[in-house]
Amino acid sequence: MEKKEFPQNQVDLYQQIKWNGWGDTRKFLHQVKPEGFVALTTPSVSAQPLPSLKGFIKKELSLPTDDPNKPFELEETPSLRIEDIKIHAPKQYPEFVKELKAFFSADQLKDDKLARITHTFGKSIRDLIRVRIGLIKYAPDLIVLPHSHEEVEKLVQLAQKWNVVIIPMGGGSNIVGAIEPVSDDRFTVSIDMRRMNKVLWVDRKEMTACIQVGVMGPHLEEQLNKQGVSLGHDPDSFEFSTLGGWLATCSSGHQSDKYGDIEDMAVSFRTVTPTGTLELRNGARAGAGINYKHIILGSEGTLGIITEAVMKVHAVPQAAEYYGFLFPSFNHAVAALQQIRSSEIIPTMIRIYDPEETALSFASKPSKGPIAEFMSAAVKKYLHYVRSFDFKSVCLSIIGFEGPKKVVDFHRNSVFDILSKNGAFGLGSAPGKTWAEKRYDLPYIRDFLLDHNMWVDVAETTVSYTNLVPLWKEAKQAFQQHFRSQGIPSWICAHISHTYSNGVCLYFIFASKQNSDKDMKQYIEAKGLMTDIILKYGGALSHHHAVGYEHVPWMTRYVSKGWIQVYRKLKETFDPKDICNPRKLIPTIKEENNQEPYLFNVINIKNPKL
Ligand SMILES: Cc1cc2nc3c(=O)[nH]c(=O)nc-3n(C[C@H](O)[C@H](O)[C@H](O)COP(=O)(O)OP(=O)(O)OC[C@H]3O[C@@H](n4cnc5c(N)ncnc54)[C@H](O)[C@@H]3O)c2cc1C
Repeated sequence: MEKKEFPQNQVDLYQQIKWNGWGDTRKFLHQVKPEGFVALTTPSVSAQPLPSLKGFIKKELSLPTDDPNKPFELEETPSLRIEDIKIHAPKQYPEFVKELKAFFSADQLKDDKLARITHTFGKSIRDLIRVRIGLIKYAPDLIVLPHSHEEVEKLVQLAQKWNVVIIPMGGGSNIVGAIEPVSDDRFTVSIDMRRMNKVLWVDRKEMTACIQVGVMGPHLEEQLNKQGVSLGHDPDSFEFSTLGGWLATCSSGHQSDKYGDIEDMAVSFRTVTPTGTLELRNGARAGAGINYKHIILGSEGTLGIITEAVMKVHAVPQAAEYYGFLFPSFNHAVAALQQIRSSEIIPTMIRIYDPEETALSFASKPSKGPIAEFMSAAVKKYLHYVRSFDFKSVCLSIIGFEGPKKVVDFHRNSVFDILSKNGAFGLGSAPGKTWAEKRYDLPYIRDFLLDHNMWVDVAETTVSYTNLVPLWKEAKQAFQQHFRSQGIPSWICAHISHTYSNGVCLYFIFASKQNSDKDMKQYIEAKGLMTDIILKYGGALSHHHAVGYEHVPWMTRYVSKGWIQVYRKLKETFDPKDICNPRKLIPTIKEENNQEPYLFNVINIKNPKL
């Protein structure tokens, strides 16, 4: 096999993104001193003030014992510097590495500290807390960066021969512990897929494209758009996640109401397993037995490595229009949503923020943003006195339409009709524009909170329309009560992010203050509480965040025993030595029988201090 050199002037993506936080190293929130307000710096704008954010944090996350008359100071809890982090030396496996070197060039094999740290964790709150304090138990011993399907085949063959653990990594953006090595009993390789980033062909007649799956969102769309098409998959993590990760975790994007979730877009893909490569046929549909693609979709690298995928694409939309609305309450918004869904005229996106997330949305806007203008005193007065809106229960909604202009016009008019019948107040297209521009900013707030002795996390599910409001109410009440009864400040909000004819994705965001040595304990308590309530209401264990090992403890409650046995047989067939991303997705037999603790509980119990 011919070795392909990586162009000398290119830098690998793991060197360009934050090792201890989210996203672009040039984008972050910080306090501007001495004034003390919070600002957002991006590659194009330096220190753009977010004037209301600090006041919002003070209101929601002050301790009950804090003196309200004292100036509110954010306590600084910075991350360690990478130079101060110690990790175990990589294991040596000369026989395996010698054979590897016959097929891969030196620059495709990395075992330096930055490479190993950036391939250890995903981006969950636990991951960030641990990496910031240098709590790294098992880092991969080697990172391999393949360029082609054939190279992945070779690598997997060698791993099988030498009993080496292989963990595929795309953007590393998962928040469930999906790429973390969980033991040091075998030599562990992280397979960084991001050099496999090309669109191989586009077929405009069938409207499909064949794509190397290590491509990140923006680079993928850039290549497709040049040929007049788009995939239309736009998760919040779009900028820093890959097609392979999306397929392997059953991901879902903002516009899934129109374009579908990732499984609806996938036609076929190639998967390299330790016992051989699995191919799928292309074609619009087949009814010849089990749909085999669903065995690999969502398998999180536990059965093999996806290398190339044929995906459905669509024409770059002629029109894309996004609008903001205010509803008097969450119940009004849900009623409107149900009527829209049953009208069968479905917008590209319907996002509904509950009152608390509406307040966050306004609080995190720059000073003279369009939403701020719309929320001028006059509008507020009108809504209050004429429309009887109570601002404590107001809900913001962003609704989008994409496609040919005539279709967009028709859909917009039909949907607006339903919205106004349900008491919605139109804010025009400015909030939609702001949403589109700012939609990738929210995760940067999380780093800021960690820098200042607070934490924030999320839980999401698919829930039926019947259980939507009861789940929303109970989860919020239980979360608040749990923390407040211990004197710990807490804040929780939710939004509806994806809609279906028989339910929605309900997405909670919750935050609290770090409590000296109890930060991990609080997180586990919150996660446990939220997941139990979600399952009580028949919700999905996850709508789009996958399983990793964080959701494994709930798996036997969530799926029938028979399916777990089917999966174990598949694993034995494709991966008899259990080298592919071990201990993810389903419990081991010992975990299931309480003969060994779940990984999630074990690692967390230590409660490290920041
Ligand atoms: C701020 C933030 C926002 C997010 N928003 C969304 C959202 O809106 N929608 C959503 O769906 N998710 C979201 N996520 C979760 C995450 O981005 C998704 O799970 C995403 O699909 C992961 O892609 P990745 O390329 O980063 O995969 P990674 O995190 O690198 O890997 C995820 C899993 O897939 C496996 N894997 C990766 N590549 C391959 C491959 N080629 N073959 C086989 N297995 C592979 C890995 O082994 C691992 O098990 C968000 C995460 C964050 C941190």
